[in-house]
Amino acid sequence: MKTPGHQRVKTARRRTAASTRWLERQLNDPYVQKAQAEGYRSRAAFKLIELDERFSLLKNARRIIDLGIAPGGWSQVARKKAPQAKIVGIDLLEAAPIEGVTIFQNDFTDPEAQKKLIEALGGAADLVLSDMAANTIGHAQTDHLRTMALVEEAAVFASETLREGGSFVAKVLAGGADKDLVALLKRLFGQVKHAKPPASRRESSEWYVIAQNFRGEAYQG
Ligand SMILES: C[S@@+](CC[C@H](N)C(=O)[O-])C[C@H]1O[C@@H](n2cnc3c(N)ncnc32)[C@H](O)[C@@H]1O
Repeated sequence: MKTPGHQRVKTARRRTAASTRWLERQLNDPYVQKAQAEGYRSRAAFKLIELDERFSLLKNARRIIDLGIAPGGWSQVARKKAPQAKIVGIDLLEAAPIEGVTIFQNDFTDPEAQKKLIEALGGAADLVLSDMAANTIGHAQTDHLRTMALVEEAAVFASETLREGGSFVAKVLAGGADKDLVALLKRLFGQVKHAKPPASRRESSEWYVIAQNFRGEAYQG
């Protein structure tokens, strides 16, 4: 059922049914409207705001890494809530500059790119964020496995980068391999919780893992 004020989008000759549906969803999504009103580049910003309200991630962070930074919503939130922090981010895609944030356009899985992130941060991280998802091909199990491989690499990187007591937050796609990730994180962190922030679309299989109180020992395989 359509709610009052719901905007319909007519199909146009050069638009596919899927892109018409996407446009209609964007136009009627309160988080998209809120992001525009508050100057955030993505509706994803509200996921971090909600996670931060629940898990108090940003307040005392001095060094933050943002994996999958583009278009930049999460780093905008981090700048606002932790103005004192040094923030370094990376994405395959270009992200427009954000004042006070160092941005690399590289593949995170490239070891050279990981070295650049660590050098630019200039010390152990308090918080490693990952909102990365691999490009989807439409086959749910393959998409799940590819994203989970990326998240596992982010978790290992976090264990090499965080200070003892630090935190790691990552987007996860539900499916068999998320159990392995949680088991890995429990070895590395004192607390591992999961959350589906209200801004995360109900129909999406994504959820977020929040690993806190890093034990201080890098993953050894
Ligand atoms: C959902 S978006 C991030 C949105 C962001 N948190 C925000 O608030 O604006 C996920 C990003 O992960 C990036 N990504 C996926 N694989 C990556 C990789 N191997 N290296 C770097 N970035 C990657 C994508 O290019 C995409 O921009």
